[in-house]
Amino acid sequence: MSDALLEVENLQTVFHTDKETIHAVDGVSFEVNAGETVGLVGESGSGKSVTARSVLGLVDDPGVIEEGSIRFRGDELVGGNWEQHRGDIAIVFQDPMNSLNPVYTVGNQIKEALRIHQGLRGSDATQKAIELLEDVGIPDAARRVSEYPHQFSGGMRQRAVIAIALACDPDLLVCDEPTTALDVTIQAQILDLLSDLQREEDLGVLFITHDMGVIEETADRVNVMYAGEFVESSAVDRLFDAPKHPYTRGLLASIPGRNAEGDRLPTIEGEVPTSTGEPTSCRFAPRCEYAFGACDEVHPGRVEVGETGADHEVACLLYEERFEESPPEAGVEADGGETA
Ligand SMILES: Nc1ncnc2c1ncn2[C@@H]1O[C@H](COP(=O)(O)OP(=O)(O)OP(=O)(O)O)[C@@H](O)[C@H]1O
Ligand code: NI
Repeated sequence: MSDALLEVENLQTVFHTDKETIHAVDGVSFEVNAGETVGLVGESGSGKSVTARSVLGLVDDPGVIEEGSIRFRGDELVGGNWEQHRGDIAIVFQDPMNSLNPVYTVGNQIKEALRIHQGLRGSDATQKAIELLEDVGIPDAARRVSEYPHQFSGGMRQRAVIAIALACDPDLLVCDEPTTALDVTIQAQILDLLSDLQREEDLGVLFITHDMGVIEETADRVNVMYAGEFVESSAVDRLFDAPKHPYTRGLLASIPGRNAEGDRLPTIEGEVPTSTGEPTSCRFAPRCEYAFGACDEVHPGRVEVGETGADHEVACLLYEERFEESPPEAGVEADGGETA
């Protein structure tokens, strides 16, 4: 047995709609250890949030986890065991206003979580709520504990949401675009706060974002998601130094500051397709400038790349030995390389 906090194996979450079956998450596997931040990055519609909700047992109707395993500290959750680990896994969403109840004070919402998850009540709970607000960097916490969400700024609200998550005393924190709705300065502050808390509490973090720049700052390991699948997974340094999948390279090229001065930021043309049915080709092929004949006929499996033990995997036919195309090193190094 491994000592992973969270082990996800071949997760398949589908939505059965009247028209079709959408494979929003189509066979992903990953682990999160205590004290580790695992990033999940990809464009809108790639399946990041459905992955997050699956981990928490919060997939909405008509969605269902059709296959695979999600284990928390070795306990299987798929099949309905989430209740037993409620509070061990907490989630922070993008929009703090949706996570907060406007009619209760911030303090009461923290105290509710403290009552359910830690059995604290009365003045003990109030005291702990104030401490949590202090921990997440809210000034004058003793006064603000009795304010309502609308009296908080956007950044302060997200801090309050993080305080509520911490009131559950979680081991694993799932962050689904926690800073996307915030301006850049506030975003940096919230990222700092999350990394401090993670260090202090030895939290495992699953961090979801569409922003490669944020991934570079937060993640230890990265999974690049496209149309329900992980197309590339590796340690964050490797992924930025030696990205393999054309999609990863495209995402990296669109980070401001990584290209020659004055260059227009390249974008990947087109959008993420909806995955219906069994894949019979590479789902990225229609947008891929390196696609060749077989990409329309073969669904790529995951292969190890780089030296042995690097734990770097990619799902792209360019890296499968049976196809003798050479990987697009030359063409991509020119614009994907570091600029000092
Ligand atoms: N309630 C639903 N009913 C039907 N399909 C859904 C539902 N929720 C999600 N999906 C499908 O799952 C796909 C992935 O959605 P998801 O929200 O996980 O994307 P995402 O990567 O989080 O995107 P974003 O960056 O926009 O948040 C969607 O494109 C859609 O096809
Ligand atoms: Ni999302």
